[in-house]
Amino acid sequence: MIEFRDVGKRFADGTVGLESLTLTARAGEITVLVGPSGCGKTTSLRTVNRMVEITSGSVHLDGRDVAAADPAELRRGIGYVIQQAGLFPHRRVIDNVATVPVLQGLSRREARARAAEVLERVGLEAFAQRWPAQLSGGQQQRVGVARALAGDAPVLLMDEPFSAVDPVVRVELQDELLRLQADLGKTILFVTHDIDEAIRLGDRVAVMRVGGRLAQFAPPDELLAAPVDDFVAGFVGRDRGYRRLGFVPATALRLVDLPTRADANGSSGVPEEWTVLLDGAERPAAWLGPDGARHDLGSLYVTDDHDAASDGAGTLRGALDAALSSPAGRGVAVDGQGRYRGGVEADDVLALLDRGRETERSVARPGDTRR
Ligand SMILES: Nc1ncnc2c1ncn2[C@@H]1O[C@H](COP(=O)(O)OP(=O)(O)OP(=O)(O)O)[C@@H](O)[C@H]1O
Repeated sequence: MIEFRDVGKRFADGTVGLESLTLTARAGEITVLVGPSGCGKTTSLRTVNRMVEITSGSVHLDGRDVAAADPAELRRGIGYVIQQAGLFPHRRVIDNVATVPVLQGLSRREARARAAEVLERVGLEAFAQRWPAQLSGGQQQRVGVARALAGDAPVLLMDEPFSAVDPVVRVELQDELLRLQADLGKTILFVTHDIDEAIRLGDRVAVMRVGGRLAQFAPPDELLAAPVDDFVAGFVGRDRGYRRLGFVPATALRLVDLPTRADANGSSGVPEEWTVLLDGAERPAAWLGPDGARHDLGSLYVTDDHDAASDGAGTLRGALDAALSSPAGRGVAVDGQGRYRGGVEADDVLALLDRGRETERSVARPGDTRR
């Protein structure tokens, strides 16, 4: 757990980097700091490993004031990933990754074994013997993340680690981080200026404003549903209502029965209604339209894929997207193994949303002006 208690930082030239920042990054969670350029994100991050010394307040790591720790020892317990990966150009990938365990006291041999393990985990074992210059930007970033993970540090500071790569690779890196984090459960403090990245990765998101002040600290769902003021509302963006659907589980959504047919018999007659063709394992293969032609299924709504919440599966967003992207006007629902479960209708999703709004209104406390 990382606690900022009333932390202030005034630089030598008088610039205020942080003004009484108070927030707690919980153990085992990803806490994201997001905000416009110059709002103090990097400064906050660096107070944790004392690359920046604060001028008021205190920072605590698992209850210990970092000011009382030896900086070198403190940093050995904290992984640090920066934008340009920060790899040593004259060391092969495997030795780059082995650096941290060596610093932590493992023999070179043990450290290399550990590095090989981590490279395998992030799918980079084939690159172990390459030099950093022989990797793409995205691969270098992955090595940077692997290097941070190779240490046993339970705490990871990540400063815009994915901002130098193209949007497609960036989403891949985000997925990879979420997958690794599901296994590792580290305490991660992550800095970005990209609100979409913040919402995708953060268990909790701190929106900061220039002057090093905290505007709002909340789980992504709450940030989208109830921004505290115009600054936060503007920052989280215009389509926040739609994006929030990605955080609402579709547990109460009713599935409808759709006409189905074995794919093997697909060509035996033109159906009256849109019909789902199923393969031998009960998995949807295509729509058969009333025109007698096969059509693409559109995106599928996965009913019980709990790991995929960030992709909207199992959420109202996943359900609505399936309904809207289907040529049949109704979406196809499958289980985690891809087997046919039923159909989803956009109207049902919208009705659920209406019901949700009514419940929220009835539980909103008098005087609570945020909703
Ligand atoms: N060493 C320094 N001396 C003086 N001012 C500094 C120093 N380091 C940072 N600052 C100032 O402190 C403020 C916060 O900087 P910081 O780098 O934390 O912002 P940031 O939110 O990470 O910005 P960005 O998204 O642009 O990286 C800025 O106004 C910056 O100019």
